[in-house]
Amino acid sequence: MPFDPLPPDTVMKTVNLKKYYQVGGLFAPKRVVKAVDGVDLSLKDEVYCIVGESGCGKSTFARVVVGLEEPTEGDVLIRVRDETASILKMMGEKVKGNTVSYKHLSPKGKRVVKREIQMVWQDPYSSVDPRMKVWEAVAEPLIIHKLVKDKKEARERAIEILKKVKLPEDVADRYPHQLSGGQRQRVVIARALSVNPKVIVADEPVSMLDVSIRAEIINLMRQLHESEGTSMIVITHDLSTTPHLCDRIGIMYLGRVVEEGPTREVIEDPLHPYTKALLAAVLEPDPENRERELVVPIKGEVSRPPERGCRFWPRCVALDMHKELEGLCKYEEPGYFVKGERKVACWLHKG
Ligand SMILES: Nc1ncnc2c1ncn2[C@@H]1O[C@H](COP(=O)(O)OP(=O)(O)OP(=O)(O)O)[C@@H](O)[C@H]1O
Repeated sequence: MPFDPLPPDTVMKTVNLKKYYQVGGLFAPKRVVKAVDGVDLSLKDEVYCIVGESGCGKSTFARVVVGLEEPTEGDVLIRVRDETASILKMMGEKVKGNTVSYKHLSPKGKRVVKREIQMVWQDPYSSVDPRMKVWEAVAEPLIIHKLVKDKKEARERAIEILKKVKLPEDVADRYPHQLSGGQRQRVVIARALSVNPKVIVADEPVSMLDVSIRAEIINLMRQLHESEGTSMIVITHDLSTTPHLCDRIGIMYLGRVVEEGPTREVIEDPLHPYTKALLAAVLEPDPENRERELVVPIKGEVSRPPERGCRFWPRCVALDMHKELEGLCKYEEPGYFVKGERKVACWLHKG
């Protein structure tokens, strides 16, 4: 299938992205886990958060988007910088107005595109080689992508980038074990930033850090988005981190984005019963609003999606109050109902 260039305001797009795993075997029945099940996400010049419970497919989505795993179906389109586009064209790769498609790239082409989409992992302790000095860890991607001519330039560039993530110069010659968790995560972010990528995908970037330093890292990521013009996809299970960080959020449930919209609108006026349940689970700091916590419960735990219908119906309390929708919810998967910048996959909003 051919691909169209991305619209001017779009940096990256996933098209009906799916990742299925075959599990079971010798002692357990074989079955298919639909970890990512048809995600269409358009990333603009923004920070976009993907929020969902453990097991909903967030990390799998991240791995496929950065090219670490092949999708089962669908595609990832990304707008690359002029420089990368020229290199790819010289290599004979298909580039349309700076847009490339994973499906149409050779393995060599994919390696070049990796420069444009970098990953920040959850665990700052295992993300940096303990034998490398900090500056070497930050400079390594520059060397891999041949963006510096010698060691001296690599070190100078690494020190510049360490400044951007607000680490003092003397950190450059230390080893990762000599740094705190927060400092290490800054090093991981610096490493991702070093090659000036179009997109950074961060998988739970603060969940392993002390609560006291999470806000610092979140603020840093927000500042870097603004100063460096790098779009970000941030994956989190914690809705409370999103208002300070993200322009838009997508709520993921069992492999699918069930609601999407500007952060404030989704948080102040959630449409999907699952979003309401996630919000209810966040401790409300204002005592005046505390009762909101109890308003929307949820049934059971994340499990497999039902054979048919909306994937959320077995846990949906809204369905108990809208029995008239049972014929739809239990038998037909809802498409997206779009209202302005918001979209929701729930029959309650069919209009
Ligand atoms: N390599 C794999 N083989 C088989 N199943 C997998 C594999 N990777 C992920 N899964 C399954 O896919 C589903 C989604 O997993 P994933 O790790 O993407 O979820 P998640 O939302 O990131 O959860 P967490 O926050 O706990 O990491 C889970 O049911 C998981 O068991």
